[in-house]
Amino acid sequence: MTMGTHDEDKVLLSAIDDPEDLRRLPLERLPAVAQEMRDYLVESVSQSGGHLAAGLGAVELTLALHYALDTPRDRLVWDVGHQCYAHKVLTGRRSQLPRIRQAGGPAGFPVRDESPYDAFGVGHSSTSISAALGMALAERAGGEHRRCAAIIGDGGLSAGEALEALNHAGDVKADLLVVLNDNEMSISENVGALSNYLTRLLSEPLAGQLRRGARDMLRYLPPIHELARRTEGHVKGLLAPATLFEELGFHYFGPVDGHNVEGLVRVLRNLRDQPGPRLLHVVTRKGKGYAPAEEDPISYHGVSCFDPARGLTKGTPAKLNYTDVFSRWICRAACTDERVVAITPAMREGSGLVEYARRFPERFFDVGIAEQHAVTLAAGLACEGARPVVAIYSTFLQRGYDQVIHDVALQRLPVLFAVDRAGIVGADGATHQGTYDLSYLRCIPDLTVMAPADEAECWRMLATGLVLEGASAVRYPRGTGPGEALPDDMEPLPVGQAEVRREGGSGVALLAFGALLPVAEAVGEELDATVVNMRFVKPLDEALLRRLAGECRHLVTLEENVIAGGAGSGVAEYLSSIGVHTPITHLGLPDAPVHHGARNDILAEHGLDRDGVRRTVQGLLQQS
Ligand SMILES: Cc1ncc(C[n+]2csc(CCOP(=O)(O)OP(=O)(O)O)c2C)c(N)n1
Ligand SMILES: CC(=O)[C@@H](O)[C@H](O)COP(=O)(O)O
Ligand SMILES: [Mg+2]
Repeated sequence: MTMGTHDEDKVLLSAIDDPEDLRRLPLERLPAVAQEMRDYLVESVSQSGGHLAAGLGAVELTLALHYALDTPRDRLVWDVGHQCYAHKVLTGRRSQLPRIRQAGGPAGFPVRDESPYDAFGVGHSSTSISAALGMALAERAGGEHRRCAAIIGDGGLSAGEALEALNHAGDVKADLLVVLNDNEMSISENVGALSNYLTRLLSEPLAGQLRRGARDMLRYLPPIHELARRTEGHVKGLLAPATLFEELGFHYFGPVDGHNVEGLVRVLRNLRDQPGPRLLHVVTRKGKGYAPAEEDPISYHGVSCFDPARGLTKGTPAKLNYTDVFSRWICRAACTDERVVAITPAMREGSGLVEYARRFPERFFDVGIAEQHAVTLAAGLACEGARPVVAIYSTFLQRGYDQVIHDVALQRLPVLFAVDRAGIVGADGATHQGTYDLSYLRCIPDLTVMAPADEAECWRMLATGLVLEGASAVRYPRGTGPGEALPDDMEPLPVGQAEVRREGGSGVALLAFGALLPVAEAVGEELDATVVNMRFVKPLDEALLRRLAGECRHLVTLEENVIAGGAGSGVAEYLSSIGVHTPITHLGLPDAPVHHGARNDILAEHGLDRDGVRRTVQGLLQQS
C-alpha cells in the first residue's frame, strides 16, 4: 500500500481552495499534491463509500488539467463522472467529500448546480465528447475564447454516442481537446475491437514516435515548408500508418504517461491552444497508488466503507439480493434451455453475470457500453431462435429505448429484459434512479411488464418471461427483498393475474406494484384495507380491477416509479376507459429529479414508507 505522506507534510492540499491556488504552486510541487490527494481520496472514500479506483487513476490528470487550463472559464467535461472526486476536492469541496453521495452532501458525479467547475452534469457514460463539442461550437459562434476539453475513458469510448461525436468533431474541425484516459478497464476488463486497437497503440508507441519524428523533421525544412505540410501525411503514412483518430480528423498525441503530472502539464500546455480537434492519449492505471485497488480494480470500482489498512474484506455471506436471484436464475435457465443467451452492456458484475459468464462463455456477450447494440443484438439472436436475456440497469435501458420498441417489440421477438436497479438506487442519485421504466415500458405494444414483490416472485417472473412468445421485462430493485427461499423449478406465473393478499373492510384497496407490497401489507393490516400484489403492470388484471372498483370507495396505487405515466396511471386509464370513476390516489415519485441519499429516507420523504402510506390512507378514511 502506498500511503506515503506524514501528517506534518500535509499542507499543500488543505491550502488549495480552488484551482487558482493550485496554479500558484510551482510545477515541481504537483507530485506532492498528487500524493496527498491520493491519500485523502483513500481515507475519505473508505469512510463514505463511493467510486474509488477510477478516481485514483485520474489524480495526476485532474491536477494537470486544472493547472494547464483556466478553469472554470475553460470547460472540463468529465465522462461518466465517477472519477471526479479529485476535481471536487480541488474546486472547493474538499471538506464536503466525507459526505459524498449522502443526502445534503456532494453528488458522486459532476452536477451543474453544485459548482461552476462542473461544466456538464453526468453519470451515464460517453456523453462528454458531444457536450464538449457543443460547447466548442458555441464558443466558436460566441467568441468567448474558452477552451473545451472532454475527458473520456477507454470504456466510455466504446459507446456509439462517443463515436458519433468523434465523427462529427473531426468533420467540423472544432477547437476541441479530447483526453482519452486509457486504463484498459471498463468496470470489468474493457472489451471490443476498439479496445484491442487501443492496446495495440500502447504496445506500438514506436509508430507514434516515428510519426512525431516525421512531423518535426518536415517542420524544419523552410524552403519546402508548404510542400512538406501538404505531403506530411503521406510521408508519415510511409513511416507508420495513421491512427484511427487521425483518419477521423483529429490530431493524435500520445500515448503519454498519465501519472507523470509535470509531463502532463507540459503536454497540455503545448496542446491547449492548437486549433482543431486534438486527441491526447493518456495511459493510466486504475486504482493507482493504493495497492489493493491496483491489484483488483474491479472490486474497487465502487466500494462501501472499508479499513484502508486491510482493504476490502469478505464478510459473512449476506442474504441473497435481487441481483443474486437473477444470477442463480440465469444459470439455471441456461442449464435447462440451451437457447438461453445472456447479454450485458458492460455490467457483468453489477448485473450478476460473473458466474454465468464463467460457466457459459459461449452464450455470454459483454458488448461494452453499448446499450442500443445490446438490445438489437438480442433482437437478431431472437430472430434465429435464441432466447436472449438482456441484463440491464433500469437507468441504462433508457439509452436503448428506441431499440426496445423498434427492434424488439414491433417485431414481436421473445427478448427478456432483466431490469435491475429499478426504483430508488440511493447513493448514485438523480442520474441513476430507476424510476422511469414503468412509464416508458408500459406504453410499448405487446411488451409484458412485471414487478416482483419478493425474490421468489422475481424468479417466477423471469421464468414467465422466458416462455412468453413476445418481449417482456421484469424490473426489480437494488438490494434485498423481504423473502427467503427461492423456487426450485421454472414454473411460470399466469400472465396478467394479480394476487389478493388481504380482503379488508374499510372500503380502501391498496394496489401495490413490486417492492412496496410489504408497506402496503403493513398498512392494510393496521387500517383494514384490501391489499393486492398487482404483479403485472402490463397486462393488468382487469377483472380484479373491475371488481375492486365496484366494491371499494377508494383505490390507492403504490409504485417505486414516477407517478407520471406509471403503473397507477395504467389502472386509472383502464378504469376510465370502461366508464368506471372510483376515486384513485397514486403514490409514487414526483415529477422532479430524485437526488442522492439513502433509499429508505428517500421513500419516507415521498410518503412511500409505512408512516407516509398510513397517513394517506387515514386521510382517505376520514374523508369517507
Ligand atoms: C450508459 C452507461 N452505461 C453503463 C454505465 C456504467 N459504468 C459506469 S463507469 C463504467 C466503466 C467506464 O469505463 P471507463 O470509461 O474506461 O472509465 P474507468 O472506470 O476505466 O476510468 C461503466 C460501464 C454508465 N455509467 N453509463
Ligand atoms: C458509475 C456507474 O454508473 C456505476 O459504477 C454505478 O454506480 C454502479 O452502480 P451499482 O453500485 O448499483 O452497481
Ligand atoms: Mg477505463
